[in-house]
Amino acid sequence: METASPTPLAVLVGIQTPDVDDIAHEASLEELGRLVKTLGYEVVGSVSQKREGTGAASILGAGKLEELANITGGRGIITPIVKTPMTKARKRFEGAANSHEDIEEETDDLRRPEFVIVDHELTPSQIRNLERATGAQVLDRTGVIVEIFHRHANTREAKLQVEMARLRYVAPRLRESSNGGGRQQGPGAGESNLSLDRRKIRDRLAELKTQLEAVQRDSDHRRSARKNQLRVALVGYTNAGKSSLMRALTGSQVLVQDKLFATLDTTVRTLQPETRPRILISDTVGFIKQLPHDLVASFRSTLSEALEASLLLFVVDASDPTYEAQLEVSRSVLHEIGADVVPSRLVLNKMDRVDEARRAELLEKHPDAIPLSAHRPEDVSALRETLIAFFEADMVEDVLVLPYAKQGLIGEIYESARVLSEDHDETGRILTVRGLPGALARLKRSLAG
Ligand SMILES: Nc1nc2c(ncn2[C@@H]2O[C@H](COP(=O)(O)OP(=O)(O)OP(=O)(O)O)[C@@H](O)[C@H]2O)c(=O)[nH]1
Ligand SMILES: [Mg+2]
Repeated sequence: METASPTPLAVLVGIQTPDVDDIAHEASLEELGRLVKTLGYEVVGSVSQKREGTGAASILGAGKLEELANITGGRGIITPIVKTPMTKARKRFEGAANSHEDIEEETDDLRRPEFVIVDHELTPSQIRNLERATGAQVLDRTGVIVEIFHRHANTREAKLQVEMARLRYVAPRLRESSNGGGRQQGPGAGESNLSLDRRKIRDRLAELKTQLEAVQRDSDHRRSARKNQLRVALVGYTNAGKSSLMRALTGSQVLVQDKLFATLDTTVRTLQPETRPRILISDTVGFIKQLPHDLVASFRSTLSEALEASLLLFVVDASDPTYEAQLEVSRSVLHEIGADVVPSRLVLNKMDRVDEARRAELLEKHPDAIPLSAHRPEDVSALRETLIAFFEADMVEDVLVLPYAKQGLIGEIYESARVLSEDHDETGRILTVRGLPGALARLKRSLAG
């Protein structure tokens, strides 16, 4: 496997289509570089080309292909499939060390990049063509993202979802090269994948689906227990600072890293200092440009936390020159999963990195946004007040009667409403409370039932 070499080396490939300007193109390649780094590879260079589209059988033109092959040590031409010699890296990668084919001799002191990583989704045949010309293992953006999710998923639910997305990504690529008996795709693909044919993949997917449904019934149960609670979800592009805000607002130790996709699972914590009723904050998985569709679907359930929130805090890194494109991506993913109906507020994060002129410009463009820095405690307390005010505006006052026989419900009352005053008569405790209408209605039902 690739762990045999110290750090795998990779070259990036970007195609700039006419609809993409220079800044966006560079930002996209830079982002790909960070993704590749998250995967544990070292980026040693990149090759860019302006082309009309990304649909050609060879993603790069002949000249650029040669330039790339010069870096990777390939021949620069798309050789016929049967003649493809396997590099050592690919041998290792495909776990086919006992193959009878000749291994092309590689000089290990001159380390060539073992991976070519393309900033677009490629068809299986584009991948094969590029592999033949470069002698390197080719991954596309989708493959990289799926692989990151695969390596970093923590909870059982996330693991199941990612394995499903990964099998769906691998399946068509296996099919097209199956005359060799099915081969492994994607770095670190589990050994068991090597021999999986499509039927086995289908069976495995069905099995995963059943397991996932069981896990999801559990989490649905936990979620419904949180119904009518005051819920805020932090959503937005990867690396925008959602987990940093989560930490600052809740005092929890969620993972914060200058890394794409540091968070893959939803975490729910209580806003601190605690309010009455308490406000719950969820930290969620970040979005990214060209998030593979299967992953969007897979993460619908992880993100259903967000769907059930009363308020979405839409976090953006305001110091990023491409923040608007990131905002757009986040909006469209939320739309895709149906979360665009939830009320939301834009949070312009990392304002500590923005100068005065830029700040004024941003505020003019987004007059309703909340500008802040997750690193400034005073900004975080102001955000806390904003959240409290948001819920307070919808709260109403009411009177609840708690019969002496139902004293056990007092905890529930304190959890979902604020008790303003308390009296008692022969029937029980009489509480004047303030809370959201839905929560009060539910409490009344429990008290009556
Ligand atoms: N200067 C500055 N850096 C920040 C701020 N907020 C977050 N960061 C940094 O941005 C990086 C990413 O922060 P995270 O909180 O992990 O971002 P995230 O949105 O949770 O990212 P993912 O989990 O990958 O989706 C970290 O290095 C943080 O320290 C801020 O307000 N100012
Ligand atoms: Mg995070």
